[in-house]
Amino acid sequence: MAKPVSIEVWNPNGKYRVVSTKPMPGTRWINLLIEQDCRVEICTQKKTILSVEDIIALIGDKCDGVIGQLTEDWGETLFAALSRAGGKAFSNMAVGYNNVDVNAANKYGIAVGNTPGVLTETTAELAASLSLAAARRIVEADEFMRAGLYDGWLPNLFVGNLLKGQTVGVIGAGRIGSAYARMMQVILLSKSPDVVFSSILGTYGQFLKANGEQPVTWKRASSMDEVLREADVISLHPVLDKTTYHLINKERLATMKKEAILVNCSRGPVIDEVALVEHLKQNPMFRVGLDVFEDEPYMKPGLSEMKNAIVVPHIASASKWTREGMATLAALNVLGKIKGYPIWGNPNQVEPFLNENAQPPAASPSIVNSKALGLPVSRL
Ligand SMILES: NC(=O)c1ccc[n+]([C@@H]2O[C@H](COP(=O)([O-])OP(=O)(O)OC[C@H]3O[C@@H](n4cnc5c(N)ncnc54)[C@H](O)[C@@H]3O)[C@@H](O)[C@H]2O)c1
Ligand SMILES: O=C(O)[C@H](O)CO
Repeated sequence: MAKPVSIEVWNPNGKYRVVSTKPMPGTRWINLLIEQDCRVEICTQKKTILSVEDIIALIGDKCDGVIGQLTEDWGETLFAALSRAGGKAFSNMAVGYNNVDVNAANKYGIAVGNTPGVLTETTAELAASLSLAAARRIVEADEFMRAGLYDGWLPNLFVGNLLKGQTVGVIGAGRIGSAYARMMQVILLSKSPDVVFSSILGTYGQFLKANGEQPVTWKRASSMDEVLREADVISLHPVLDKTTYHLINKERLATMKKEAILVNCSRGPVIDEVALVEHLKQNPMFRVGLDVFEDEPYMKPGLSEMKNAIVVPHIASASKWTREGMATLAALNVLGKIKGYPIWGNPNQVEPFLNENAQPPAASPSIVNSKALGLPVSRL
């Protein structure tokens, strides 16, 4: 069995043993655990993705809770090991929990936490950045400059797409998808700071109309194909499950406009990446911005050579405030279950847990299997 070699221990005499499979940003999450009598052990092994065996060794004989990462395979084997060690709680440091077999956790009565809300805007901002960078070919142009190839302005140099007036399609209009859509409006509205935000689109539409411009409109599509056919920019934000695996496949790519921009900040397998590479080859004006990959951390053959693809290493939630907040939420999920606290009533409103100048509420911010486990809900 591969034993993790390097562990950092905080508050060695703490009553409850909480393990984090990775160092996480900030120290607030550690302090909050220590204040509540936890011994915190952080695996500092220099290995990006820990195996199931590594994590079993980390759990050991006594472990009250684990904070883990989306790269880990939390299934029957790990929940059985955590249960044997007396564990009551696991939290992903992520909103997505497709790496977790919640039924297996239910079987052992282990609460499963995630970190919604705190990363909504940060992730939406990366989706917007990728949309704009793809439209205006920013990465290609940057490489061109650095290679010393720029020898003067040319009418045809890095001509991209104008986004004004184009249609943005959002597939998976949950927290992040909606924030992405709102942001597009906010970018436009920032030019008119006097516009009241009571009904963003309505008010802005009236403003545009009054100025003789085409009003911004929105509509709910009746099918995904309608979105794919009509949108100029499509941003993917669904959960990954059986219904969204290869949601974007060869046929659907063919439905999209030849010069469309496709952005994926959800999970890699939502796109059939082999089909995507072929589509990028056949349609040089079709562009993608990808934060996630089907076989992450690897890219399917050919993708890295495609000039019409922008690829970044799963950094959509990577702002300091967000990553520290995710660590705090994950730690408080585990702590809350250990201490027998109720579940926070609204996992979309997690601000009270993130205020560094106040004690967080005595609750678990977000436990995805709270109903299945019959856990009480906070009245705070
Ligand atoms: N790249 C990153 O770093 C990053 C960061 C945060 C979240 N994510 C991913 O984004 C996902 C969404 O996060 P969220 O907080 O917005 O979650 P959410 O639950 O608020 O939204 C998910 C949306 O997907 C929709 N959906 C589910 N199945 C669908 C289908 N078959 N077709 C279309 N839509 C479908 C749901 O109705 C819901 O509106 C997470 O599950 C995670 O995998 C990635
Ligand atoms: O699901 C998540 O939270 C992300 O992928 C990590 O930011």
